[in-house]
Amino acid sequence: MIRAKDLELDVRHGPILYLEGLNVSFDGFKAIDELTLYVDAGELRCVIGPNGAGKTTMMDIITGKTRPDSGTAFFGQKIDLLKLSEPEIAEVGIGRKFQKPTVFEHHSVFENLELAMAADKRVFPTLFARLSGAQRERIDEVLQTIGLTEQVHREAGALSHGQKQWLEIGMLLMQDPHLLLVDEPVAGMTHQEMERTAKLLTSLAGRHSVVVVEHDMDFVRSIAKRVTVLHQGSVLAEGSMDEVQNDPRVIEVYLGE
Ligand SMILES: Nc1ncnc2c1ncn2[C@@H]1O[C@H](COP(=O)(O)OP(=O)(O)OP(=O)(O)O)[C@@H](O)[C@H]1O
Repeated sequence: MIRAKDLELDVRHGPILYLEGLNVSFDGFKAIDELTLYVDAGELRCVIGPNGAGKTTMMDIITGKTRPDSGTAFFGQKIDLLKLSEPEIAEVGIGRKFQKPTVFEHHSVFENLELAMAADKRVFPTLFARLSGAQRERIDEVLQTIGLTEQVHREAGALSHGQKQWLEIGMLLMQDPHLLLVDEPVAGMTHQEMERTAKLLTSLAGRHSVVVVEHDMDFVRSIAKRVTVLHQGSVLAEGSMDEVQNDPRVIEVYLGE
């Protein structure tokens, strides 16, 4: 039997994510309606849309939490996400950051990253004593990426809201995911924290592919290259921030909110 972690990610044709003709109904209500969307390897994609547009449901399909009624979802050319369980999808390299940070409050920043490295959480107690040089280096590298090097020994519970969010992104990075799904990263952040989050997410693109769902339009504008607008479960518009903001259909949908 082939195990999920042995599945080969094939992005030679460009896209890392292929969602095609997806449909999801909840009690007769169409939350996702013939949704087709592609994300390129290394891309930073923003997904916006009014409340109820289907953004969360789309993320749930990618991570295996919700199964579509029809359609296909491929990770690279070869990995059929609809055939994998939620843990298997994480194993092939898709990480998801939910809106609310869930760090281990009573552990230090360092320990949080260390814990995130262990796929099997039951090995916690034995892990601390024997970190390899490479593992320490990886932790240092992630600390730098998320800008928490100086906080390394602080208890996670004592961090600011923004710092907790960055730590959680760091915890995802410890698994070195190919694709990162990030749900409303700047909700509740100060302006300064938002600016740092923008830098962090843009720095991740290239090595990782990143899909950001966000309501804050100023933030989206500050990071966006390509923006997808969802409406009633399908793609209403796609393009640069300027293109989608000037699209009459998009303006109508947002004014009608
Ligand atoms: N488990 C469920 N059962 C019934 N209806 C659901 C379920 N999950 C989502 N829906 C409905 O599907 C629609 C799409 O929801 P979804 O959460 O994907 O939208 P969204 O774009 O993420 O919205 P928001 O920006 O408010 O988070 C909504 O009308 C929602 O009420």
